[in-house]
Formats: sequence, C-alpha cells, structure tokens
Amino acid sequence: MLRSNCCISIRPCTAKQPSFHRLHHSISSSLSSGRITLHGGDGSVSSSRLRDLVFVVNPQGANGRTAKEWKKLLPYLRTRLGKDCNIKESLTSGPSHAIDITREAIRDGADAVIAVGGDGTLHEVVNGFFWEGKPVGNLNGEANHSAALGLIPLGTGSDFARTFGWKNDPCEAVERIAKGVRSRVDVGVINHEESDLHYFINVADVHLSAKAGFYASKYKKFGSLCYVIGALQAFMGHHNRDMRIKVKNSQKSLLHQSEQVNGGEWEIYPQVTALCVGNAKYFGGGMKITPNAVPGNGNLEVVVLQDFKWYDFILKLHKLYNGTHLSVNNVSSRSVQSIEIEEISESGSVYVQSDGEHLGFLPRKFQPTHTKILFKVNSSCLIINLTLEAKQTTMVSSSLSFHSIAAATVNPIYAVRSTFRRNSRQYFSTGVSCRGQSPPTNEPQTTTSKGGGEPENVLLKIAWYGSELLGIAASAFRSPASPPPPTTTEQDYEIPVDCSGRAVRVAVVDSIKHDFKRSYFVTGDLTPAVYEEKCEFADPAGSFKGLARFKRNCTNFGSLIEKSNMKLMKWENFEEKGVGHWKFSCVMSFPWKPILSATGYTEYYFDMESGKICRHVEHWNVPKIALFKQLLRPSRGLMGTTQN
Ligand SMILES: Nc1ncnc2c1ncn2[C@@H]1O[C@H](COP(=O)(O)OP(=O)(O)OP(=O)(O)O)[C@@H](O)[C@H]1O
Repeated sequence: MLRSNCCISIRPCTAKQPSFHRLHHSISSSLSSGRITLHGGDGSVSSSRLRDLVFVVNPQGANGRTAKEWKKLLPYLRTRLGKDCNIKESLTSGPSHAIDITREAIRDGADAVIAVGGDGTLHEVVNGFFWEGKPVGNLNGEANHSAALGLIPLGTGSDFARTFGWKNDPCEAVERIAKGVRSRVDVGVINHEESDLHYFINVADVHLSAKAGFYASKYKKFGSLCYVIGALQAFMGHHNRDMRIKVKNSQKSLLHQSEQVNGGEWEIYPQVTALCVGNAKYFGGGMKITPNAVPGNGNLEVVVLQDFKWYDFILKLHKLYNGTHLSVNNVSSRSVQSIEIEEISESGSVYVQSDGEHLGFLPRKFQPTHTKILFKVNSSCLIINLTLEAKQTTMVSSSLSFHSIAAATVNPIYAVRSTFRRNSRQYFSTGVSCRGQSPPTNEPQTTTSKGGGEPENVLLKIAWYGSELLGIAASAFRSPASPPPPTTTEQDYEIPVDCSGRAVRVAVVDSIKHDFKRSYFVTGDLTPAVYEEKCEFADPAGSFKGLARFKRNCTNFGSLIEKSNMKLMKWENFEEKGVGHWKFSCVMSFPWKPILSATGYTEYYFDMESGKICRHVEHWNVPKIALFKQLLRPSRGLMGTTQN
C-alpha cells in the first residue's frame, strides 16, 4: 500500500454560514381548509385552490413490499387528504425515473413531491429537486412558489426516517403529512469530476461501508439480511487506505472536545477503513453512524474509522448500532461544512455511495461547487421546502467534496399563484383529484411494517441471520465423507389421537422430551408428527414458519459445533402451552474453539384443533452481548460433553 507525505491541518471557517433554526411552520390550516390562497401582484386575494401532492412510488422498493403497502394505503390516503388536495400517483418504471418525475412535477407547479419507498427513492426525489446545480423552479414563473418534499418511508432500511424516529408505518406518515408541520433540512452536495452535482440527504460514505452498501443492494430480496451479506462480501479483499482530507469551517472536534483552528489544508488520515459524512444519523439498516448529525444545522458530521480489522467490527458492532462508537480508539468525528477527500494511492478502488446508492469510485480530480440552497423540512412529516438562495462558488481541488447546503431565508411556500397543469404524461391513471371521491371505508388497510427498530433488535437480527447464513455456508463446505444427518424412525412416527382427532397432549410432550435427549438443537432431530407443518419458530431476533427450515437451521448449526450438551431441566404444563427449561453448552469448531454456554426456555404452543405444536418460541437467559463475548473467547477445547 502506498503511503505518502502528509500534513494535517484544519482552517477555521471564514465564510459566513447562515445560522439555522429548526422551523416549525404550521400549515395545518392550509391543509385542513384544503385551500391555498393565491395573492395577486397587488396583494389582493384572487382565488384559492387545492394543494397538489405528487406521490412518487417505487413499486420495487423493499423487494416489492412498497407496491403492496401503497396499494393498501391509497384508499386511506384519499379519504384523509383527498378533500384538501389533488393526489397524484406516479409509479417509477426503473432506476432514476423518480428524478425525472420529480423535476416534471415541480415544473408543473406541484406543492409537494412525496417519496414513497426507501432511501434510494428519497435520494432520487431529492436529486429531482435540482437541475444543473440549481433548484428546479416551476414553469409558471412564480417567485414565491417552491415545492416541498415529503416521505412515506417504505423501504428495506429506511434509514433517513430513523433520525426523526419515524417507523415504516405509512398511516403514521399520512398523519404527519396531514398535520403539515414543516422545518428545514440541509442537503449535501457531492462534486465529482466529469459528472453532475449529486445531492444526498442522509449519509454519504466512502470505502468499506460504501462497498458493503454496493453489495447489499444486490441482495435486497433477503430484506435486512442484505446488509449482513453485503458486509461479509465487502470484507473480501478489503484493504484500508491512506486518505487525504480537507475540511472547511469545522468548528469542534467532537472526539477531542477542542476547537479547530485550521481549515482548508490537507490532512492525512492513514489506514482509513471507512469515512462517513452524515447529514442525518443512520445508515446500513439502522447503524447510528453519525450520531451527532442534525439535518438542519448547516453542518455535516464526518466520522472516520481507521485501521479497523474484521474482528473490530464484530467486537464493536453493537457500538456502531447504538452510536457509542465515537469513544472507540481509531474513530474520530468532527462537524464540518465541507470536506474534500482524496485517496493517496489513487488505486481507484475506493467505493463511494450516497444515501445507500452506489456513486462510483473515489476519483482523482474534482471540481467542487458550493451552492447555497434553502431546504425547509417538515420535522414531523418531512416536507422540505426548497428555495434557491445563492449559488456557485467554485474551487478546484483534486478530491471528492461533500458540502452541506444551507441558507437562511424562508419562503412562504403556500403563497402560490400557479394552477397545476394536469396533462403531465408521467401521472398514471389515479393521478386525478380525489375530491369527492373518497372510498367508502375510512379505515386504513395497511399493516405496520418492520423498520426503525431498536438498534439491539437489529443487532439480534444480524446475529440470527448471520448464524443462519454461516450454518448454510458451513453445510455447503461439509465434507462429503461427513456422516449425513441422522435419520430416525421418528420420521414415520404417528402421534396417537383422541376421539376428536386431536393429538394426545401427553404423547406430544413425550416426543418433545425425547427430542431434547437427541440434542435437536444441533442435530435437527425433531419428531415431525407433533408439529404443524406451518409451525412458527421464533426467538427475540426474528421468526419464520416451517419445520423444514428450522430443522435445516439446527443441522447447519450442528455443523459448526464439535461437541455439545443439551439437557431439559424442567417441564411445565399450561392449558395452551408447555414450557421446557433447558441448559445448553457446546464447543464451536472455530480455530479458537470458543465455548458457548447458556440456559433458556422454549414455549411450545398447541393448536386447539390438531393438538400439535403451532408455535415454538425460544428464549435465552444469557444477554446477547455475553453470548457474543463467549463466541470470541478462545478455549483449549476441553469440555467433558457428549460427542455430537
Ligand atoms: N420500477 C423500478 N424497478 C426497479 N428498480 C427501481 C424502480 N424504481 C426505482 N428503482 C430503484 O430501486 C432502488 C431501491 O429503491 P428503494 O430505496 O425505494 O428501496 P429499498 O432499497 O428497498 O430501501 P432502502 O434504500 O431504504 O434500503 C433505487 O435505487 C431505485 O433506483
């Protein structure tokens, strides 16, 4: 790896940065009345009209779930907002289409463009607010009119929404839109030689995290598991790289609690693993990577991870999720207004992504452009009002630069003069005024989706999916000479039934006890006859249905284990369920032979009709972190246990 001379310095900001206040302009009156008052040039009130809301829907978001949720949401949306707004729906036909839709909608005078999907869709809609470095204006020449940005988070990660504490709950999002409270957010701009300016609203990052994001996008069909697979793949062939950065208007090193006195000079950051520039706090499906970022304060938070090894991520993963990683060695953070980044060796292999979208590789030359633009965002519903404030300060350097864009003035966004043109080609069939067309039902048909969950939950999910994946991988590499999973006569066992055809409870419980004796955790040896075919298997990290998958997971887990011991300590009977308290220990077959040891209990719920097990819920008494630590602790491989 190439290292070159370096100097580290930061110049204090001399440029005036407009001060930012979070604005909460209530527009609920506009929304509830459904009317926007239009003022004539002499200030006279001329007429009023309904607000035009354009919903840009990515039907492929969250592996197709966005389309399903949207279909269910639309009737409710019309009921809730249709009285006051023209609701237009526009489905994207492929990548980047949302950019064009947004531009055209704004040119046509839309009052708000609302992204429906994940961060990728939001990212495209944000980029649609700009054209050649300037905010797009409507073609009616209304100086005071500027479109707002909204969000119904329905993606896989939906990380931007997490900063505001919003869940992937479309009904909640509609309520936020209906309330209409607005505040402003900044938008970052990325300059890249030979390409247009690129805007981001959440987090832009380079190197390992960006590479992981690149791979994760290929596995979205696996839901949040895509981030685990992406990260594993990104580690292959990864090398930390020396980088040079130049920041501007940095105020305070958050890590060292000191004021920066220099700015605008190059600093060397050796062995950078990842560098993240946050306008908001979360990325990668819930990692609180830039925990001090505030989307409306005019600054970006830069977090640099240096010299991380793969095991550092395992050891510190929970800190990355809960945002406490800034206290870790080799992690630094600072607040900046702009940053330029250069890879010293110019390998051209350093990935860049913004808002989870792959942008290319760290280039060698850039021409940053500073554009001051005003964004006001609805802090609760994310309606961003965008107004051009100032533009074009050009500086030349050989780096990638991220700017926070901000401005001080606020335009009243509902003093609009235009009428919304209704002939846009891009509005699909439902793009009509919903006034008076409310569906008969007022009840939302949507289901609440997972998302915006607790960091610990995400960690658990990763552990769950990770172990499942590891098990699958291990089973794939299992030697053909290895003995096949034990086959048992239990496959053919028929459970006795009572006169109403229901499985006899005592026989079911006996079978469960028998399965414990055969260490079903690691052998997958379960008695199929006592389980419903679609039995649900759950633990605090997740759940799925189907005995076959559970058996496969157990068998695969077994292939990672050298020795194990499982004991049913106590059994309790209740009317609708039985509870088995167990003790489990094993030696993993990793080179450092870690020993896992835990107690826990499993609840077996019985189906009232068939008498078979319909839910199998596992609880581990050991904290997850303790399990993680056990996994990393080497042993001598000595354990007086039953051979698996
Ligand atoms: N009609 C479409 N067909 C295929 N891809 C599309 C289509 N419309 C948009 N896309 C692309 O889908 C990608 C992902 O979309 P989106 O971000 O909404 O969902 P997600 O990836 O599941 O969520 P998140 O980004 O929050 O993890 C975007 O990069 C976008 O370019």
